[in-house]
Amino acid sequence: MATARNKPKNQKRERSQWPNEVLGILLCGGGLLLLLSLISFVPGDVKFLPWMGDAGEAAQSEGCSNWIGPVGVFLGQITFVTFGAAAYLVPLTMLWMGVAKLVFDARASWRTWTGCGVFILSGAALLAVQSLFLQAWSEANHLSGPGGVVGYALGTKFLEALLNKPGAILVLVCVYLVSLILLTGLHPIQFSRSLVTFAVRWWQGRGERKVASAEKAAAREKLRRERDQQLARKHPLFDEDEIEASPKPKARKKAAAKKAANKAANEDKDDDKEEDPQTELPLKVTPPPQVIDASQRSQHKSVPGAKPFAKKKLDHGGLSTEEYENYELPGFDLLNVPENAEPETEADKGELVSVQKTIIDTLKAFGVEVTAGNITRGPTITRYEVYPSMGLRVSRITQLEADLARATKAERINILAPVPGSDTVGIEIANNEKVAVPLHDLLHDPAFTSSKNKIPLALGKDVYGNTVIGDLAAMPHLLVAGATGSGKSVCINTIISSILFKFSPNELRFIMVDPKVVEMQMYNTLPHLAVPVVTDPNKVLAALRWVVNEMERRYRIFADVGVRNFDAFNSRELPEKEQPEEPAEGEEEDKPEEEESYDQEHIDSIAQALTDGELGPPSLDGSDDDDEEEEIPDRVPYIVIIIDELADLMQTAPADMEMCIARIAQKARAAGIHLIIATQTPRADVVTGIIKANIPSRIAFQVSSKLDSRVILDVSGADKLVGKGDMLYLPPGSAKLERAQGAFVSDDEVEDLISFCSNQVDQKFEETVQASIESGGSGGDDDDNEVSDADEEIIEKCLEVIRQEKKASTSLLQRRLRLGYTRAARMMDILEDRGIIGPGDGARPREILINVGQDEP
Ligand SMILES: Nc1ncnc2c1ncn2[C@@H]1O[C@H](COP(=O)(O)OP(=O)(O)OP(=O)(O)O)[C@@H](O)[C@H]1O
Repeated sequence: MATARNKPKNQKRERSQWPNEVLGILLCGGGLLLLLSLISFVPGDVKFLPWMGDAGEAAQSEGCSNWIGPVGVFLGQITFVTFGAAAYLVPLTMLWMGVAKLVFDARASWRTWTGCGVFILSGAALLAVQSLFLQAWSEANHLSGPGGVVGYALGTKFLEALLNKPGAILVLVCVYLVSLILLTGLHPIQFSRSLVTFAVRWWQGRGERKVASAEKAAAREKLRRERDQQLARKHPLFDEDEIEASPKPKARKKAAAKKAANKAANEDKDDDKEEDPQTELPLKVTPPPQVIDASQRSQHKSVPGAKPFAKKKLDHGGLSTEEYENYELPGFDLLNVPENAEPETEADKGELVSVQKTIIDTLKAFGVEVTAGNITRGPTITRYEVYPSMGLRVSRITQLEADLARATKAERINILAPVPGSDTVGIEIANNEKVAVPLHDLLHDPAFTSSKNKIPLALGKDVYGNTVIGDLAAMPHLLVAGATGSGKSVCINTIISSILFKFSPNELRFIMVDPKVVEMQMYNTLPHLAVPVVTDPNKVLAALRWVVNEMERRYRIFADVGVRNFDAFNSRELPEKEQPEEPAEGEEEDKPEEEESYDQEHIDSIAQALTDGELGPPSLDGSDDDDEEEEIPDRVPYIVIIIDELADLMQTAPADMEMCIARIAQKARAAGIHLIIATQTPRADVVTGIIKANIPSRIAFQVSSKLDSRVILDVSGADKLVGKGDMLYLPPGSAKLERAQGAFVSDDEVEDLISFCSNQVDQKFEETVQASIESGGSGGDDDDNEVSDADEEIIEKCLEVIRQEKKASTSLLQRRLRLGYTRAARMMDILEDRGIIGPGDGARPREILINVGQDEP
C-alpha cells in the first residue's frame, strides 16, 4: 500500500526534474555570458552599439574588443549603469543558482529568490554609500556612482538621507549578510568559526608532526646503529667506524626511509581496514588443515581374567564388615569386546573436506572470509574448524548458523565461537553414522585406572577421542539431566558399572532411589546396596534422613578420632592391638598422599566446632547424646546415593526433599557421601536454585529447549545436542563445558556384572537404614508425623521468605505470611527440627544452617 501511495509522488518528482535542469543550464549559461561581458567591458566599446549611428557603423569595421561582441557591450553597459560595480553580483548569483540546480537538484524557494534580489540591491546601495572605493572607476565609466542608478537611488537618496552615512552603512551591511544567508544557506559566523578552528588545529598539528617525525628519525637512526653493531660483531674484520664511514649507510638510510614510508603506508592501510574489517583484511596465515579421525576405538587386547583394579586388602568396614574376604572385583571379560569400526577411507575424507568447503563458501557468500582449519571426526559429531580473517568478529559466523545448517543440510549444527582455548571457530555437525563408545574402551584408559581419581567414573569420549573421566569424590555430587530417550539411563548404568569395577561392598555402598520402579530393578540383587532399591517416594525422605544422620554420626566420629575427613579417617593408623596385617601389594597407590597427623589442638577445635553447631546441626533422630559413647569403626565405606527421577520426588514433599538434598550436598563430601541425581524434567521447580547451588557438576543430555538447558547448565547448548548419549559435561570447578559422547554399556553387560557381584556374597542391608525407612524416617521425632499437608505448604512459603530475606525469625514469618504467633512459632520449631535453622537465641534472628542458594533466574 505504501508503495502504491509513493508511486505517483515519485513519478511527479521525475516529471518535475527536467525543468529544474533546464533552468539550471539557462542560469549557468546566462550568468557566464554576463560575467564575460562584464569582465571584457570597456567604455569605449559603446560605439559598437548599432543605435550609435555612423560611429557605430564605422566602429563595426574595426572590430569589437568585448568577448561577447556588441551584445556583451550592451549587457555590460546596461548592468553597469544599473548596479555599478555590484553588476558583477548579478552573473555570480545566476551561476550559483544554476550550479545548485544542476548539481544538487536544488529547488529555489521564494526565500532564495528574495535573497538574490536583496543581495544585489543591498550590494549596490552599499557601494554607493561608501566613499572610499571605486569612485574613480565610476567616473571613468560615466556612472552615477559605484552602485549605479539603483545604488544611488536606494543608498544615497533614500537611506543616507534617513540614517546618515554610518547608519546607512551599518544597516546595509546587516541586510547584505542576511541576504547572503538566505541565498546560500551558509551561516557566515559559523563558517568563519570553523575556518578559524581548522587553521588553529592545522597549526598545532604542525608542531606535533614535527616532533613525531623527529622521533621516527631518531628511532631509525638507533635501529641502524644497532644493526651496524650486530654486523660488526658478526664480521669482526670490519670495525664499526668503517661501517659508519662506508657509503652503505646512505643506501641503508634510503632503504630505511623507503621501509618507513612503506610501514606508514601499511599503517594507513590498517587504519582503513579497521573501518571496513571484512572486505580488505588479509586472511590469517594458518597451518595446513588436517583431517583427524578420532572416532576409532582403541585396540585393547583383553587378557583373560584381566581387571581394571586389583583386589585390595580387606580393611574397610563400617556398615557391615564380615563376609567380604573372598570378594573378587569384576574383570574386563564381563564386558563385550567391541569390534573396531571401519577405518576411514579416502572417500570419507573427501566428503568431509567438501562439507568444509561448503561451509567456507557459504560464509564467503555472506562476506565472511575464513580459511580452512582442521576437521576432527568424533564418535557422534564432526568438528570443522575455520580461521576467521583478521579483524572479523566471530559473532558474525554465529549469526549465520541457520544459513550454514541449510547449506550443509545438517539437522542441527552447533557453533563454537571460538573453540575454547583455540584461535579457531568450530562448526559441529552430527555424523550420519554414529560410533558408540563402549565402556570396555574407557576402562582400559590409564586416566580411569590412575590412583589420582578416588571414585573414577567413565563418562565418555570427547570429539578429539580423549576419554572423559570424572572423579565423584572431587565432584562431589552430580546432576544428570536430559529429555527422555537422550541417554540418561545408559549414563547412570555406566557410572554404576565404573564404580563396581573398583569397589567391593565393604568399601562402597549404594542407596538407590527409583520412583519410576522399572529403571533400577536389575540392581536389586547387588551386594553393594545398603537398602533394597527404594521405589516408594514416601520412603525416600526417610532414606535421605538416615543419610543425614549417618553424615552427622561420621562427623562426630571424625571429631572423636581427631581427623577432618573421610580419607584421613580411613587412612589413619589403627591402635596397636587392632593393627591389620601389612598392606598387600599394590595397595600403596590407593592410599591418599597426605596423612593427617594427630594434633590435640586441632581435635579440640573440631570438638568445639561440633559443640557450637558449626560442623553440623543436631541429629534428627535424637541420637545425639553427648554422654553416649560412640562406637568407632576401623574404616567407613563411601556411600553413593543415586536418585533416578527427581521430579517424582519433588511432587511429594518438595520442601523436605529440597532441604534434605541441600544438607547432604553441602556437607557430605568430607564424610565420603556422594549424590547422583537424574531427572528428565529439567524445570526450575524440580532442579531448584538450592539444589543447583549445591551440586556443581552437571551432565546435560539433549533437551528440547534453551530454557531447559539453562536450568541444567546455566547456559544454552544442550538443546543443540543430537541425543543418544551426546552430552555436555560441566566438570567440577570449571566453567568450560566439554562435549562428549557418553560411554555405552548394554543391559546384558550390566546384568552380567551384577550377577558376578551378587553370586559372590549375600546381600547385607544396613539395619538402621531399614528401620529408619520402615518408621517413615521419623527417627522418634513425633513432631514430624503431625505435620499435615497444609503445614507443608506453609513450610514451603516460610522457606521462600527465609530465602528472600536471608534471615529467619518468628516475627518475620508472622509479618510476611500473616500467621498468628502460635503458628509461626510452630513453623520455626519444625524448621529447627529439620536442621534448617539453628536454635533460638533471645530476640535475635535464628542462624540459617543450610545454603539457601540463589533465586532462580
Ligand atoms: N552412550 C550411548 N551410546 C550409544 N547409544 C546410546 C547411548 N546412550 C543412549 N543410547 C541410545 O539411546 C537409547 C535411549 O537411552 P536411555 O534409555 O538411556 O534414555 P533415557 O534418557 O534414560 O530415557 P528415559 O528417560 O525414557 O529412560 C538407548 O536405548 C540407546 O539405544
